[in-house]
Amino acid sequence: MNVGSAPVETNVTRDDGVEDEIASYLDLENPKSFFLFAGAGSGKTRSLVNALRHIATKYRDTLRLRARHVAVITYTNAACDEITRRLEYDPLFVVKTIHSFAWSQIQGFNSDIREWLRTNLQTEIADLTAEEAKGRAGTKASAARLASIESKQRRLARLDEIKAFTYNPNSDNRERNALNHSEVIKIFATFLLEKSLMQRMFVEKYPFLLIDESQDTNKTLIDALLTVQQAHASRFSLGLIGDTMQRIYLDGKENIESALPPGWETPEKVLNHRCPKRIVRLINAIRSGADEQVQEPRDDAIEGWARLFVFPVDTLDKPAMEDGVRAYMTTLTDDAGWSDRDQCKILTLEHHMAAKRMGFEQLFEAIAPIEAFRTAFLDGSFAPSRFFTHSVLPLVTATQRGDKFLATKIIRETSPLLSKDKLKGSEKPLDQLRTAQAAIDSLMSLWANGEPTCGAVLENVSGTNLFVVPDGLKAALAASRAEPVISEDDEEADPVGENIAALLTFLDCPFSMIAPYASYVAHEASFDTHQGVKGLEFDRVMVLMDDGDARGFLFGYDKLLGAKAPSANDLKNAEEGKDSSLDRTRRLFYVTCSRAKSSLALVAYSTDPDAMKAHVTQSGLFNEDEVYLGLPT
Ligand SMILES: Nc1ncnc2c1ncn2[C@@H]1O[C@H](COP(=O)(O)OP(=O)(O)OP(=O)(O)O)[C@@H](O)[C@H]1O
Repeated sequence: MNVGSAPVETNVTRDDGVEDEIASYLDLENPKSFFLFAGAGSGKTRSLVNALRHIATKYRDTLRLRARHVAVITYTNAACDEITRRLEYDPLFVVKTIHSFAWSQIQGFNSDIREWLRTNLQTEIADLTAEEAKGRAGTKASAARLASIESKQRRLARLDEIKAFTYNPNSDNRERNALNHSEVIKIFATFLLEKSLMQRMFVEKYPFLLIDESQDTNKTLIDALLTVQQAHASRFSLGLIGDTMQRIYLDGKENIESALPPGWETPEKVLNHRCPKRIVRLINAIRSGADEQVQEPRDDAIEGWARLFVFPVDTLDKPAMEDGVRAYMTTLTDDAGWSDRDQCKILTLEHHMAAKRMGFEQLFEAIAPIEAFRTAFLDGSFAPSRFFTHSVLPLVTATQRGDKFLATKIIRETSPLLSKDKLKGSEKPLDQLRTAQAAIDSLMSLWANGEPTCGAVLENVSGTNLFVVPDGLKAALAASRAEPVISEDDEEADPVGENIAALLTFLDCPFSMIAPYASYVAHEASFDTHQGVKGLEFDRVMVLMDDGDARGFLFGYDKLLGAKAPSANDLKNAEEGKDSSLDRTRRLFYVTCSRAKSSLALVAYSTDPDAMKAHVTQSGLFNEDEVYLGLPT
């Protein structure tokens, strides 16, 4: 028995005080804004929910009396649902994703939105007109510009007819009066910055605003909110919850922690409640390349496993190697879950490998390198690819399967040929149905000669008006149609911009690449990336890293894990404090490794396995006996 001996010390309650600290900032009389420093698995969601419960307990009546609310911005609909559920659907809280929150704030300000759009469209048209004047007539670039100018002018000309603007955060917003996703954020940020009345109304309505995953929240909006906070510091508390090491989207604010205005509080959580001790040591070592934050595992955590398997980059049957790794992990950890692929979470650090293995590499290579397109393309919201994944593909799949009922439903819901206005205005609705059927038949006839390209599909759909073609694709279509009547010199002197060039390459891809791309971005594939597993946790995690597949684009495991020396450019970026491919890879590596609750197997295909092993052991990421060159027998 233990009678008389000192109580066993444990660290598991070590961060409990942080919740009290946060509660003390959420004071209506003397509000403070804060940035919570907390790494992976530190229980940020729990802290957020506890903070909100504190507000409800202390201020519910006071807030309700003046119809005030507490706002929470989360990253995904799933996170919204989870937080709302944990708060028992309490109407005091307005929990929304960033787009739906922004829209809820600007909805109804129709004349202000109209003027914003007018100015914006006029500026865009003026810029394109100036480019056209400098460029050469008759080129593909010129055709794309003229098509863009035309669609923007059409939108501008119709602005005054629009009585009420609409927006749906979960759809494609193809109606004439609809705003698109990025407009909603920009308009909200501009209104917050330029309309002092809106600022005052905002802080009156929401004295507390907490943002989850703040590291990935659109930087224009974060900057606008920081300005609002500074202007109303005595009446408004802004709480940023997130982890800078887990910033994975390029439109998140870089170094948010060093841009905090004066007077901000910076509470800190140290414990990792999710990962075993071995994995906490590994993610601390990974993180040490970026900042000073160090986590502690829970005293009662298991030791767990982290192993690195390195294969040559030109290994022929990579999936077979990975099966071998799982078999080895089954024995090592005595955990049969490893032998069932579906019970392991297999993650790639980047998308290129998944694109290659799933068969949409050409599509990926066309669009993903373009910074302006990348984020939306990878989360599936990019209008040109969504046109194919959400309009054309479901119809083609249903028709190929012979599912007439579904095909008709899709057309009724989405085709302009059967829109309510069209049907109302038609004397013979049956004719409209025939026209729609003829358009479907025409589209499906493309498959008579083998798999069509995306461009052929687009050309067909645009000709029959079966679906509304997004503006970006209209410009690319115009460029692809431009006859080569003018000289090569002109094309060289006035080449298409990188955006149109990328879309033209996209249109050259076979349409068969759309289905695997669609399933990848919907996270239905067995592969997933850091983006799909944000905030989640799994018992067994396998991370695949292959620079041969990544083509060095944006990534560099070989550099991160030491098989290759950093380039002169990397060193220059580091010196200037700029975000480099090394920094990005490190963050993705951190996010993926920190998902593991029990064991972690890293699989790297390297140009120099020996150098990689030497580096990871010398740098303290792994012990000698945790790294295997080839499959251990
Ligand atoms: N105080 C706590 N005591 C015990 N378990 C906790 C505590 N806080 C969080 N957890 C558990 O730890 C795990 C990680 O929590 P959570 O997912 O909220 O972390 P997080 O900070 O959002 O992580 P990440 O940023 O890595 O997604 C969850 O399983 C959660 O239930």
